[in-house]
Amino acid sequence: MQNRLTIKDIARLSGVGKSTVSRVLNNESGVSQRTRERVEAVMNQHDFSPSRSARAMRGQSDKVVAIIMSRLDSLSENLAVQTMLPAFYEQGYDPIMMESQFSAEKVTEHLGMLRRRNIDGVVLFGFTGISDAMLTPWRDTLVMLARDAKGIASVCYDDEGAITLLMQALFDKGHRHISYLGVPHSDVTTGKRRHNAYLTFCKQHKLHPVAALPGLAMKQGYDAVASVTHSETTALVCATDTLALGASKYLQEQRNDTLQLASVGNTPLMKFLHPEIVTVDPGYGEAGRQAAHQLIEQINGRAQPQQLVIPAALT
Ligand SMILES: O=P(O)(O)OC[C@H]1O[C@H](O[C@H]2O[C@H](CO)[C@@H](O)[C@H](O)[C@H]2O)[C@H](O)[C@@H](O)[C@@H]1O
Repeated sequence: MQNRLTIKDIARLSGVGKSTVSRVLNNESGVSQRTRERVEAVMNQHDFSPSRSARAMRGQSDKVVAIIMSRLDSLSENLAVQTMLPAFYEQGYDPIMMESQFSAEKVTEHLGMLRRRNIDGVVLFGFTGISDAMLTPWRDTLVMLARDAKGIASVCYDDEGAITLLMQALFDKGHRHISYLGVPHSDVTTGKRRHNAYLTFCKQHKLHPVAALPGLAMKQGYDAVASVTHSETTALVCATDTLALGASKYLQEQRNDTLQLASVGNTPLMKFLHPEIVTVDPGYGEAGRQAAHQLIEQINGRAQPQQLVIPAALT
């Protein structure tokens, strides 16, 4: 049944114009929710997706992949995207960028639209809340970054390893009062796994843990430093570079230049502004390269889904 109908047919059956159908297909604004649902229902009913040849005739690429970031302004995700793009271009794929804002509903909407547009494949920056059911239909043509899921290709970071490397480096330098600034456990990777690795290290080395888990935002790092630093604290481990940037601003304002900061990220911004901060590189660039490679191989039937973990490295 697929592709027998044209956009004109869908427009006629939905009682709208061709441009409205096109807006629905492209997820553009200017269409009421009711109309959008009616057009989508007709498309679903007829298993409609615009044909690749139609796209090619309109001068659009016949090889298209989507990259669904969680936040377009994320330093870490941008580092991964920066290595992904050349890999796709080299193989003739046109990438389109989308954003989820950590909303599972948004991901569902995006995936639905991408399915209707007959897209070749998807790189999805995963997060807590993405269910297996959402991903199963994409088993062959989706690679998830930063999270894994059963049967789905993924490229993850070594969250525990990254924190352990930082803690060991600080411990070896003689620090015995190391506090921690992180992310709530509702975020399983950056939150729970990194914090648990901190707690485990403290337990194994008989250190007293002092931690706050404010969130991912720079301002949250800035606001939380006071609650985890005391007169005896000599070092502060931050779960992300962004938190460390917030913390460093606070420490600068307090004229505190003795506390040793450490963070997971090794982003160019951090290295430029604060070369003195001890960082661990989780391998964002490598993850982007591997994700693009894996997706291209799967699209072309040369690889099965596999789950990769990029090792972290002290810089
Ligand atoms: O401040 P950022 O540069 O954005 O880095 C913070 C962390 O971002 C990433 O984790 C977050 O997004 C992931 C999807 O990309 C999601 O799975 C995770 O739950 C979020 O915490 C990145 O994976 C981390 O390494 C960064 O530290």
